[in-house]
Amino acid sequence: MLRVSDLTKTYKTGDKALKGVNFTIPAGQVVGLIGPSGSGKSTLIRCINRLVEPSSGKVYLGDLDVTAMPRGRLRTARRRIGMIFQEYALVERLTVMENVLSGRLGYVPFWRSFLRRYPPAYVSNAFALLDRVGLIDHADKRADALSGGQRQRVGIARALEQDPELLLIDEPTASLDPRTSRQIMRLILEICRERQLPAIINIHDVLLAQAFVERIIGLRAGEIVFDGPPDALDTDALTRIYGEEDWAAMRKQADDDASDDAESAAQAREAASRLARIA
Ligand SMILES: Nc1ncnc2c1ncn2[C@@H]1O[C@H](COP(=O)(O)OP(=O)(O)OP(=O)(O)O)[C@@H](O)[C@H]1O
Repeated sequence: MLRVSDLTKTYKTGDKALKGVNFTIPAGQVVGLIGPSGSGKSTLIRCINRLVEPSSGKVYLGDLDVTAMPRGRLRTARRRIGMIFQEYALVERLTVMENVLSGRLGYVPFWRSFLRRYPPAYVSNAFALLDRVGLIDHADKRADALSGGQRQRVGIARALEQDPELLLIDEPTASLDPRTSRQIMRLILEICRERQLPAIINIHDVLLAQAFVERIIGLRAGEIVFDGPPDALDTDALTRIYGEEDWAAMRKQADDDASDDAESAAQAREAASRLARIA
């Protein structure tokens, strides 16, 4: 479980990026974090793993007070938090397997990681994860030989290899086509359910978020202005989050996506009709 309490962040420039943010995410729940550019989404995610130091407030991961950890012990806290990135952040010249095993860097002594010697239990776990994300036949391939969707699957397996208690996921589909985006979202949701992992997905695509996640948090100017199920995200809520927005363009995008992918057509059409109802 993740609990964020009265979190604020004011940068040295005076920008108030977070103004007292409160929420709790129970085990297994995936939250879509939406909001316009500059609303504080990245700052929130970075404050949770303390890549950015919060100005005040608390972050609890289970019983662990992440905000109270001395800087020297952050490595221990961070290995409990898996990160998945928009641009995958793989080491291109290493194999898929080596990339997945790098998820264990926080657990092994430096010499082992330098020599890339990992305990057999970590290796068998990595094989099981590659099987789970559908890449078992690609374990020996170099990362730079993979498609975008396959790379993101490696990123997911790497995050899981570190046996996290929380996933922080930053724009996981921004570099992918609509069909692959839906496959990746589906995979993330399934895995979080299976492992009872709480997760936050920073996501620009409102329709994609609505189609998959069970809860959406909307940020505007550093404050939570919406927190609820996707169906409650009506015109009022969207206006509160984004101000006036070009709903027609978003709806057209949803229609295009629906015709693009027969398998996911029903889901995308559902998203389009939901938008039509609120537009
Ligand atoms: N390193 C920094 N120094 C000063 N101000 C910053 C810094 N990083 C972010 N900000 C400011 O904090 C606010 C929130 O930025 P943040 O990047 O968290 O928003 P975001 O919602 O993630 O935006 P985007 O969707 O464009 O990535 C903005 O006003 C931004 O200019």
